[in-house]
Amino acid sequence: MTKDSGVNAGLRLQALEAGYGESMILRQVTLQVKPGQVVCLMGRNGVGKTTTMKTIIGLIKPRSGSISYAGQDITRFSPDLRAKAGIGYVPQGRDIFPQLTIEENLLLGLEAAPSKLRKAGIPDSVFENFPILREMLHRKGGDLSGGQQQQLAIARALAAEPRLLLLDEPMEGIQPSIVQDIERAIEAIKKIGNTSVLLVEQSLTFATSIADYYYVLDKGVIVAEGDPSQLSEEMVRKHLVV
Ligand SMILES: Nc1ncnc2c1ncn2[C@@H]1O[C@H](COP(=O)(O)OP(=O)(O)OP(=O)(O)O)[C@@H](O)[C@H]1O
Repeated sequence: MTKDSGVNAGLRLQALEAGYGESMILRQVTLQVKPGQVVCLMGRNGVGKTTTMKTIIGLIKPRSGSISYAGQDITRFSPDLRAKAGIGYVPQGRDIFPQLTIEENLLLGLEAAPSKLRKAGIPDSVFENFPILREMLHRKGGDLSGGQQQQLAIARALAAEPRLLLLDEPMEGIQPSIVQDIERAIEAIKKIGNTSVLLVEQSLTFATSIADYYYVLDKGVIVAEGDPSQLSEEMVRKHLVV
């Protein structure tokens, strides 16, 4: 084992620069998610949080900088290869297939997994986290409430048993009772410890209750990072409160 292998076993973005066409959005973004950690990426609307997620999963090609995951440089990997390497992604909004059943949605999620896992079928842990999905297995995704669709979107990513889960604002626009279900699911994932989570989240309460580490992004630059319990009021006023 090399000296660095422990440090680099999780996800590491190093001086990442990315954007759309001529406009540069992310500037020298360096961040790390260590194995088993829940890391929260915070910041106001439009500062580049979703752009960061899309660059990690490979939907946006960085102009410079690098992304390493599980000890490999994945900067040039296709999104498909990143998924196969164990990175799951739940985009902002409830991006499920409304015409397919819950089971079919979950089976599609499983397609991202390596073949050994695919053969084993949808893991029980998915239903342990979201029991409602077992009850509604043969209903169409479109029949679910907004919050249940978000649960399905997370469950679909979990079906492939990712080692790193990227969650982009999973609580946005969701009723409080389901927010609790989703919080519980993230807590359960953290407790099991096999999957680390990078979470885009605006709720400070949630970030401070569950995250091991936070980063604050402002205009594409990481302006603060640390232990969430140490987030100062000044930091919150300056970079987080609208
Ligand atoms: N497809 C695109 N083409 C051009 N510009 C884009 C595109 N998507 C996002 N942007 C711009 O990039 C910047 C960062 O957007 P991004 O969605 O990453 O922000 P965010 O922090 O996730 O905000 P929000 O919480 O509103 O989703 C914004 O100025 C946005 O207008």
